[in-house]
Amino acid sequence: MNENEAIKEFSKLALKNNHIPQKYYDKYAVKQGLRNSNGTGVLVGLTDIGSVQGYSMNKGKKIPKEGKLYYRGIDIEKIVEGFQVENRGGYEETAFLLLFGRLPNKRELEEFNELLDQCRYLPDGFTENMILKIPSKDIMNKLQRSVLVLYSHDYNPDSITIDNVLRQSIQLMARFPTIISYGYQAKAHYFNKDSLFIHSPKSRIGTAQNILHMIRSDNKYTKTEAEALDLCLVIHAEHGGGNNSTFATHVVSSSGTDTYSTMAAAIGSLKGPKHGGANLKVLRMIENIKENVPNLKDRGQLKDYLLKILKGEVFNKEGLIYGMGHAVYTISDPRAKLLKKKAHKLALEKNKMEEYNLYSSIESLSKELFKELKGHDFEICANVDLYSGFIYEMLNIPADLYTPLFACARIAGWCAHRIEQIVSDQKIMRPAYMSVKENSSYVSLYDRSTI
Ligand SMILES: CC(=O)SCCNC(=O)CCNC(=O)[C@H](O)C(C)(C)COP(=O)(O)OP(=O)(O)OC[C@H]1O[C@@H](n2cnc3c(N)ncnc32)[C@H](O)[C@@H]1OP(=O)(O)O
Ligand SMILES: O=C([O-])CC(=O)C(=O)O
Repeated sequence: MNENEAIKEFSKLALKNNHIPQKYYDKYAVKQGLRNSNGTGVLVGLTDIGSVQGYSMNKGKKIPKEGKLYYRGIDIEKIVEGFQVENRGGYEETAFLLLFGRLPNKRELEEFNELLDQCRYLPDGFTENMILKIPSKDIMNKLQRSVLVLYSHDYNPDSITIDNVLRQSIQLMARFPTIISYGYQAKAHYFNKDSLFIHSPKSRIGTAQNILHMIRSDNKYTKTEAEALDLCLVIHAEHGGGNNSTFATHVVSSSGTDTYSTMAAAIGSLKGPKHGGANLKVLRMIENIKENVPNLKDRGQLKDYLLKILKGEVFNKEGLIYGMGHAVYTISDPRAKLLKKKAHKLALEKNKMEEYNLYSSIESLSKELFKELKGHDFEICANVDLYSGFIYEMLNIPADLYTPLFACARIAGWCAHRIEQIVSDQKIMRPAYMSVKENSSYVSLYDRSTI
């Protein structure tokens, strides 16, 4: 047998012998997806960092409500309004708030910004040896591997004292934008044959501005573009302890391991298409819809196609409408509302209203379809990933960077949760898996059946 044939054969065996029938999950009341039978999440921790509110409870039943998100007790909508009114960016103060538990005063914010600026550079030789010599087609993969290599450049990688973890956290927060920007340049050059340029990070401009500065050949960006990207970073920075990548951060941190291993695990989780990777899937889904729906303004045609997506007949045949649905939010995701507003503003400026209307129709038609399929009480909403990619597209940011940008923002939340876990809860996470396999005897190699 050649390699392919062998893998095909062994796959059949793997498929056959790894199937646990649903009846066992029901019999032992397993909380699949760590979800209670009423759809709420199983309570596994406490946090002061982020609060995600999507329903209220009445007699054990979920009652849908408009979504709310709080960072350290402050409504995200108020945070956004606060820095927008003052006509400045908000990502750095948001990261400060998440890490340290309160908003910074002017001096503290300046010091924090200076610290980030000092840490944006990569270690000597890192860009050449780690990024350019071994480029990756996937920038999340590049980011993950770079984080693991940074362990080797750290003079004290394993200590989990808070000052050490904080130093590592701030360094990583500052370096993520540099890594993804250079990782993208390497990909564009070695795989797409584009010209190669590496721009050094710049001080006193901010995180969003640095990203635009490093990914554009002419370093140029407008204030509107920087504001839009900064808003995306603020909105993606944190989402409670239960989202998949932050929960991974908690699980891995609880073993006492180092910051680099933990962040690499979180990046791996975020890359998944049901989590942060959904922003890229939304783009692919929109491309597919554009190719297959003759008249995009015809709501009937669009709805029919969305139904086919849900039935798993078209697109990637997985049956998911990406950018829709959420484990907590029901009627609305406050972040999607903020991003939709920003997308509308940009679309008007950039003459992209037809495309904006397509996204908006997908949102409203999906809601209609889910009600028709699952009952009038079923509430589903656009999540943060529906409009984010569209905003990036209008900023001319390449699709390769959509999910890495999410990581650049969410690292603030991950680090805050890691510190909270280390300070407040030192118990190693170790839930139970019940074996449903009957015991059997070891059979000598010579006595085993050959079929
Ligand atoms: C940053 C983020 O992570 S935001 C989420 C990004 N992910 C996506 O956009 C991918 C598409 N969405 C989804 O896959 C889901 O909505 C998730 C993974 C986000 C949440 O899933 P769940 O927690 O299982 O949602 P929930 O329990 O409310 O789902 C109820 C039902 O609706 C289905 N459903 C939910 N969203 C979708 C969707 N977008 N497309 C098709 N079916 C969906 C679920 O499969 C489930 O069906 P079932 O009752 O037959 O099992
Ligand atoms: O909370 C979740 O499950 C997913 C999510 O929206 C996020 O992490 O931003």
